[in-house]
Amino acid sequence: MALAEDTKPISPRRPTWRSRLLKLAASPRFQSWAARFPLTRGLVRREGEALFGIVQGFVASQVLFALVELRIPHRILERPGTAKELASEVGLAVDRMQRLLQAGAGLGLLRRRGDRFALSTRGAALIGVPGLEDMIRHHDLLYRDLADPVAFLRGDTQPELARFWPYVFGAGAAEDPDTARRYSDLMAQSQGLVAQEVLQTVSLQGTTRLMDIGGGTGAFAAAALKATPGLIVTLMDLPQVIDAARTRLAGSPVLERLHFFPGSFRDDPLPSGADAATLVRVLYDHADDTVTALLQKVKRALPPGGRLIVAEPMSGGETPDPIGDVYFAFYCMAMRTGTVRSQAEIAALLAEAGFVDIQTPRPLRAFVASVVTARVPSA
Ligand SMILES: CC(C)=CCC/C(C)=C/CC/C(C)=C/C=C/C(C)=C/C=C/C=C(C)/C=C/C=C(C)/C=C/C=C(C)/C=C/CC(C)(C)O
Ligand SMILES: C[S@@+](CC[C@H](N)C(=O)[O-])C[C@H]1O[C@@H](n2cnc3c(N)ncnc32)[C@H](O)[C@@H]1O
Repeated sequence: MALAEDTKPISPRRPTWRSRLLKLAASPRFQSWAARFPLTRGLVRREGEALFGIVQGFVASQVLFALVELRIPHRILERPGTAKELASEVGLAVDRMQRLLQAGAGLGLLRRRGDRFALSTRGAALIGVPGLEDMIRHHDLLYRDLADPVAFLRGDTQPELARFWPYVFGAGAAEDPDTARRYSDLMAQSQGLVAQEVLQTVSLQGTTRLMDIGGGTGAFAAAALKATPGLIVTLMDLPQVIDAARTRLAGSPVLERLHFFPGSFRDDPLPSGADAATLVRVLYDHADDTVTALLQKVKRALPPGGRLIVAEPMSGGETPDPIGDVYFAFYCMAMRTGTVRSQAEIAALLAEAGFVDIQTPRPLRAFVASVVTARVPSA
């Protein structure tokens, strides 16, 4: 009886140099020899440390969580502290605080000088990244969702993260103003860094009117207006988010050149009259069919030659990387509707929607955002 295609025994392949090498690396006897042999022991140590880094990833991020939650970096920013001093400030046993501080130093976030702990430059940088501490704090949801990663991958769990960002399920889901405010605060704080990244990667010189679709509470719009004299921006987002944007930007000088356009890009027309559009951290929240419909709509709303800029954290594609393909890929999976795409995948969706002159500039800081730009064909 013929075997079905997927139950056929795998025919033994001729070993290649690569497969021989992998078998050696997987052999405990070879490992123990290579750890002693002078020409290979450095490599064995580096590989072991790299592997250990992955093994302990969760523990390291829980240490980071505790440091942030107890505001240790803020407490020692100006004056190094001892375990005893910090323990009494936050109500922890001294020996536990000592362990936490020692762990923070082990991670390179703190520096130990005798029995005092100071911030390292990296620890100080953590305080300065807008929204990062709140991002770290909301990871409790993500880690709960990933507690059983196999069940999660099988789709047998009900991830909680999706409820934190309710807007992705459609305009109706974000009607509760408290919920809308919660996510828009975190989104707005983290948008500053993304705005910087986009404006460093692409120039808006020559653009007269920009629509920022799904622009949140307007941090990117404000940064674009500051960087580009004469530019006018229309900020489009769900009505509740636009209300939050009006509140957040009240009194700002950029208001003179900023228009608000409440609506849903799924159901309502896009603003007219823009010669460029931005989609900053919007596409990765949505499935391909929503993205395709949105891109087609953007193309119809722009004039011939009009430009579209897409910016968000992306997959490394053919060169997988830990930021796009581990953190953001699993984050988006926990969100349920979204997916991280590579520059090439976004370029393909843009081409399918009829955009041309698609550019994929090399990202400056891929952990903040990568960019893809495209144009509507000239008439
Ligand atoms: C020698 C001495 C003492 C001093 C000289 C040293 C000196 C001056 C060094 C420079 C130090 C410096 C300025 C460092 C700067 C470091 C920076 C800017 C680091 C930035 C790090 C940014 C990070 C880690 C960003 C993380 C972002 C995250 C985790 C974002 C998550 C976003 C999510 C989950 C969004 C979700 C949205 C949704 C729902 C998917 O749509
Ligand atoms: C991840 S946030 C990005 C916000 C902002 N561009 C940023 O980078 O911080 C996605 C934004 O898309 C908006 N959005 C989601 N669905 C939408 C829809 N149907 N119409 C308009 N905006 C929508 C959300 O309200 C949210 O502000």
